[in-house]
Amino acid sequence: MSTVLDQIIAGVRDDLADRQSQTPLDQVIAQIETAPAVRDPMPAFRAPQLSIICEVKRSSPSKGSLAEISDPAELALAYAGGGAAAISVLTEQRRFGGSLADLDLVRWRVDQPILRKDFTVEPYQIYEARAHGADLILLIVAALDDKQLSRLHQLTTELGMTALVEVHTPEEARRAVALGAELIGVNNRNLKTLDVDLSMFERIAGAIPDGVVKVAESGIKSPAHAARVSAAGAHAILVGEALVTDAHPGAAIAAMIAAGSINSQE
Ligand SMILES: O=C(O)c1ccccc1NCC(=O)[C@H](O)[C@H](O)COP(=O)(O)O
Repeated sequence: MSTVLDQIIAGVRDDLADRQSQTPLDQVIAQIETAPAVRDPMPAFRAPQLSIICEVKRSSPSKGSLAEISDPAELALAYAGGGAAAISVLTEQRRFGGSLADLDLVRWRVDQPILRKDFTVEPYQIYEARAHGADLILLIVAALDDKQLSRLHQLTTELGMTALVEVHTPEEARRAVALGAELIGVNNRNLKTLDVDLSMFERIAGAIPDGVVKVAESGIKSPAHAARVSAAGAHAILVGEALVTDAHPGAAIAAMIAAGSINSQE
């Protein structure tokens, strides 16, 4: 039986085929020449305080419509004002309501490193991300075999970008570490059931060695949640729903950073 992740990826592949037929790979590669320089997110993620990657997310398979977000750049500027270390822009269209146009709008107005948040299955998407000014891309270990993972990770590095390598189990964490990933995200959302459980990060973080930057992803809704995953070893958190549904996202970000940084200030 196909999982939600399988269904999302089937749609991603269809949309990808459309874009590839409209813009051949050599044209995308040529566009990289004029793209903004790559920003390195790692120094901010390695700073003593908890970092936040703030997500532009209109809708999701688990919750449906979350927020209209008529101007993604305005939202991203509010995130930056609150202290976001990086901005995540969902570019998947069918289930998340995102697009590469959102990425362009955010890139033009915001200086923070940008994560192109999509379901990466082909090198074309990584070239495309760089051509649109992204600094990070997402590689979901559950969606890729080791050969694909290695090829996509290597290409990301060759283009000067950073891969956020996402895991859901200790075995996937082992594969991400074997790949040499510097930035590993533990997604608290089970991509088969869509259930969210913050103890996922607590259980898997110990399988990721010191020196790797650990990101707790999904289901973080409050300063108390930020403090909880920080205490379990998170250097950064990835937050979407709680921010797009908050009337004052900048204040919400500042409160999460403060709560998650208490240990680092001692
Ligand atoms: O958000 C979903 O429902 C979802 C379903 C299936 C695959 C991925 C999904 N989300 C992608 C993400 O990783 C989240 O958008 C991100 O971690 C932020 O999560 P949240 O703060 O819970 O919005």
